[in-house]
Amino acid sequence: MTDTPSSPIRLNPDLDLAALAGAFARGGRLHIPNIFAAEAADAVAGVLEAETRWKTTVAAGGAFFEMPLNGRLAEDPGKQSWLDDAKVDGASPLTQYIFDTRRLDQREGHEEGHRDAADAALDFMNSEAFISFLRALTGDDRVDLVDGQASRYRPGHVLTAHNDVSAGKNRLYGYVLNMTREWRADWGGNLVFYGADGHIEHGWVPAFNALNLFVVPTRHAVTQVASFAAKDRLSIVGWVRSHQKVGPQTREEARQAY
Ligand SMILES: O=C(O)CCC(=O)C(=O)O
Ligand SMILES: [Fe+2]
Repeated sequence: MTDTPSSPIRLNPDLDLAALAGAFARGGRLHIPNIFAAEAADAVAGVLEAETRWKTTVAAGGAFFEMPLNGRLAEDPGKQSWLDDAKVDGASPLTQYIFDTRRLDQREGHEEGHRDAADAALDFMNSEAFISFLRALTGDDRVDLVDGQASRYRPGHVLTAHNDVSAGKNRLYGYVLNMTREWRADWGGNLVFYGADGHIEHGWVPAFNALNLFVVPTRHAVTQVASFAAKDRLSIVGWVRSHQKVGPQTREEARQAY
């Protein structure tokens, strides 16, 4: 844990932690509107809106690669066709995805001047204040750290059904901090939770400065962003993790469990 007194990021002081904890205990997942103070959310959104150093990550239709971008195109123009050809195989039962990511650098090993408000958000999520908030919210003392990256889903981007289990990562909860200022359900990019009967049990439309939190494992997906979406879906996304062992520790254990 780090202590970041000078961080531009802070929680919205008006959150009702007791009420939120009750709601999380009832459902195993929770959507918290206005998680950060307004100026903190603005700062993070501003960084993600202006970001040009995204990489497209692809695991779709048998293709697996990560492609550095310059804006919305391949940095190496000779490889643009890789992006243009990337397609989910709709008949495959495997988890597939196409979306853009940007790493978030945590304090250690990185010079202060090279870090921006998105990096600071991940730092803040590992601060004493936020880890205590998560422990109280979930009633789970195993919470020790938060990992994360920025994500950008453009029209056509998608993440098909999965349960977030990853051997040895000790993931307790998945989270998404949506950072697009306005979004419409019609634009897709909705975070949906699938029930055992194959129907959609619940879904959340990306909402600016809202934190979505859900227990691992939970089967969920990000629906494809529509071709006509007028904006990109910007988020910080990752997992709340423990130093203790949680869930499967080897690939073999994970295969047997799920
Ligand atoms: O972006 C989201 O809403 C969820 C992303 C997700 O489920 C994941 O990255 O594992
Ligand atoms: Fe996920």
